[in-house]
Amino acid sequence: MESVGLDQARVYAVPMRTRFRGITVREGVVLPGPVGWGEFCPFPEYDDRESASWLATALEAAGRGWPPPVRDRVPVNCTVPAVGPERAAAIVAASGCRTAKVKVADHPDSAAEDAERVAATRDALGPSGRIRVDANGAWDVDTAVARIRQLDRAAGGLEYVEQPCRTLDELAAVRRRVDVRVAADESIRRAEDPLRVAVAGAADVAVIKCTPLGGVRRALRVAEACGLPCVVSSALETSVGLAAQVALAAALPELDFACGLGTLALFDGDLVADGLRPVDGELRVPTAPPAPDPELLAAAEIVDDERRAWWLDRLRRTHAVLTAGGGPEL
Ligand SMILES: O=C(O)CCC(=O)c1ccccc1C(=O)O
Ligand SMILES: [Mg+2]
Repeated sequence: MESVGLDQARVYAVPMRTRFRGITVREGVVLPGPVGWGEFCPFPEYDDRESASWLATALEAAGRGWPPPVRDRVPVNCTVPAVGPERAAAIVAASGCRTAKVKVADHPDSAAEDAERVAATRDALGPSGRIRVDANGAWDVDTAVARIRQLDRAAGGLEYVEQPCRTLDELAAVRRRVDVRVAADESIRRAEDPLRVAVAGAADVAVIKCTPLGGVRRALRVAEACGLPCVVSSALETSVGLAAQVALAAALPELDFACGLGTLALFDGDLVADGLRPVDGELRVPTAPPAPDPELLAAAEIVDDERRAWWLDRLRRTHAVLTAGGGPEL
């Protein structure tokens, strides 16, 4: 791992097509190692300690590689940001996916807009498609119960609701009161110790992301510890980092749901020439980890000295946290 060249790190910025989770431009760092390239892209507000596991993921990709796949294709969902119904329908139709994940609860008065977005998604998908919604922990229990029932009707049936409330206790309470399955996302990836979250009583589905969890191997252990069916979902990586997530989805012993790995469609650009875009709702598992295309990387590279320095300093500090053992238990 130490042979991974932090000094060869390249800082990139890729614009998003639509604002997503407050992000309009996705930034991060890619770095080469003896095995391939890794991507370090913790969200800007995350501290060095939380970022340490994101760096571990990049170092695994660059210095060690991933466990072997058990499948060569991964079904994915398209992701519908908090957009109007026409945009939502267009995104679904263009994706070729049979499952759509719709962002809801973007702001406190979103109920009517959410229902319209979900209904438009159903129209575009047809009756056999699956719809899941993600509230990113925005609701209290009573609000969640009311909104889930309303959205379940608007969707003509929801596959599951992802992180309706913030805490595990709240998820458990919601789960007792609605018929829709509950999935845990932030409750796992932002837990103090993701290997020891008692998620089984609080959720029906576990959303697992190797990028914030410290790599494919650690995410596989978290998946096993959860004891629930898993969905692998992106943290908005370029194809360099997305490849690790696909490797995780490909290595999971069981995969019963479409994964949230169609997120390149949210980007206006990429670092890899033949990026990880789904065809007919499926991603092909790459046989070798993708390397950035020199021209695309050069075009995406951040030239602003201050911003570059901010990322490189963050990388150095986070590496210090990781090597000092002050980060998560890996
Ligand atoms: O799961 C998907 O379809 C896309 C990924 C996604 O929604 C996401 C991407 C970045 C940060 C958080 C989330 C989330 O699931 O909440
Ligand atoms: Mg989520």
